Amino acid sequence: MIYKNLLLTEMMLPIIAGDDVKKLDDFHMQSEGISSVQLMERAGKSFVAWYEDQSFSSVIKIYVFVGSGNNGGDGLVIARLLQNDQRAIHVVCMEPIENCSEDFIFNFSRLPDSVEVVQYTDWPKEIKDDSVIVDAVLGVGVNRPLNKNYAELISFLNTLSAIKLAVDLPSGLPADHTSVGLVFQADFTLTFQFPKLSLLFPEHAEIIGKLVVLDIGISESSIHRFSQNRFYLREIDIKKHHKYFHRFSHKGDFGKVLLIGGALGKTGAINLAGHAALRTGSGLVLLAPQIPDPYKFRPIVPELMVFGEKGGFCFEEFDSVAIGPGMGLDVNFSWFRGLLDQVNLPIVLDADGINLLSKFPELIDQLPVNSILTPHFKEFERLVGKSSDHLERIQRATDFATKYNIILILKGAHTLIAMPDGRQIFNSSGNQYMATAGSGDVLTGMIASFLGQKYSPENAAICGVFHHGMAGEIASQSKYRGMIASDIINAIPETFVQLEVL
Ligand SMILES: NC(=O)C1=CN([C@@H]2O[C@H](COP(=O)(O)OP(=O)(O)OC[C@H]3O[C@@H](n4cnc5c(N)ncnc54)[C@H](OP(=O)(O)O)[C@@H]3O)[C@@H](O)[C@H]2O)[C@@H](O)CC1
Ligand SMILES: Nc1ncnc2c1ncn2[C@@H]1O[C@H](COP(=O)(O)OP(=O)(O)O)[C@@H](O)[C@H]1O
Ligand SMILES: [K+]
Repeated sequence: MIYKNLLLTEMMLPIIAGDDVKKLDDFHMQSEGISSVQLMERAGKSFVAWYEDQSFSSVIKIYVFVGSGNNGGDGLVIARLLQNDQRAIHVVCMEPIENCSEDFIFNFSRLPDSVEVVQYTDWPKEIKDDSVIVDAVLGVGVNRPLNKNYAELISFLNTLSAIKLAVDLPSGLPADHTSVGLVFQADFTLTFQFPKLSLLFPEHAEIIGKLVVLDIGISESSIHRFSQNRFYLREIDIKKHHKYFHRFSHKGDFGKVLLIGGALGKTGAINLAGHAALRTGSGLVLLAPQIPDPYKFRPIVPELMVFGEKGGFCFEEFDSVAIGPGMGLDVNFSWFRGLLDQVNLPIVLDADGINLLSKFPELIDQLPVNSILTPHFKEFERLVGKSSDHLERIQRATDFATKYNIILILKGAHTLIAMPDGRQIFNSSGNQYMATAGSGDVLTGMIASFLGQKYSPENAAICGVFHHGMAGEIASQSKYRGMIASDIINAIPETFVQLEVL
């Protein structure tokens, strides 16, 4: 498939299918002239470099469980590199050595005598809580349900309170789809080079723990050869999606934004969106609360203006329009259709704006091309129906975006940006503390702000989603679970500072 904006996403890290990882390794080794054991050594080294930086690196008992393939081989490199006089390293092999991969056998021969090695069948099954467990049993090569020994081991490890680290993937987890069986439950998953798709699925939240992507030196140009339509959005991608303003820029260049929503009892939603738009850089922000007397409405900050004129909106006056935060569903069909009829620029549609589309699906076709919809899972379900799992959900998001030529932002951990040309971009920023009332309204305001600053809809979506997650991370550093949506807004300026987008 040819992507319209390939040059920009070319720079983003692709998410490769599990089956292609071997081909990628082979290609990379050939083009760089390195061997598979060298690549395995790099994988082990990157793991150990990360490990030595952790607070638990002083733990003296480490158990490394190794399967018969190259994931097990990685585990052997890790065991060798972790070995020192202060630590007792135990390796537990799931299979007889002669049944294991070539690179496994090579690394097995390199284990120092000080590392204790036992077969699973001879293992006393004793692990104290103050130990570290390294799971190098199965990685992307898992190809069938776990047999008895593997299932028994993983069930046992899952009962322990020791610190649990998964190498590349928690054992038993398929790389590209939802798990249906038993999987190792990690506290940290250290995955090589790029996140495997299944590591981004909410179904696996309890399995993955904290996700860390370790660079093992495979060049991005090699990875791009195997890329399909999935990408992982990281901090290094963001700068080039921004535009910059010169010394003579005036308020108009920064855009005039209109936010329609805020029914009685929910005016906070447009307040939050409006404040977020200002903090994202908008020149002027007008709120159009859907209440009987808009001029009685008090914006949260004096910089926000209120649109209360009777007789409808004059959309030509605005550089961007967002509809939905706190709007309620108590609006009539012809009013809503009238809104969509009149706007002739891409809009942002959120919350009740989306719920109204679910109520009046005949209006979906009227969305201006490249409009941006930002549903959370429930709103998305109302729009397209129930999905059996996240894999199906992201496919439906893509189908919807391509069918209607819009950008669909499916919100949650690792928010998906589904582009109209079929690309799926998964966000890396953000954390669980963002799951707080109004945090979606903040995102709406940010995206509307970038649109108003004349960013392309694609860039507005990418920058909005990433900065929003990053602001959440910054604010939560001091607030944790006490973070509220306004804290996210207050952290927006700092995201520009940290990304050097000034
Ligand atoms: N660029 C990268 O990402 C790099 C990747 N590297 C690493 O390589 C890993 C992939 O290695 P891999 O291909 O050897 O597969 P892996 O996961 O070890 O498992 C295959 C073995 O398990 C077996 N097996 C399968 N299912 C089973 C089951 N249910 N129960 C029991 N056994 C089962 C299967 O048996 P078979 O089907 O052959 O009978 C085979 O022996 C990857 O995850 C990463 O850690 C790095 O070293 C370098 C760079
Ligand atoms: N665990 C999480 N990790 C990252 N981002 C999250 C997480 N939980 C929620 N978010 C983000 O917070 C926002 C919540 O939006 P939404 O559900 O619409 O909230 P509200 O309706 O209260 O405004 C989304 O942008 C979502 O991506
Ligand atoms: K593993």
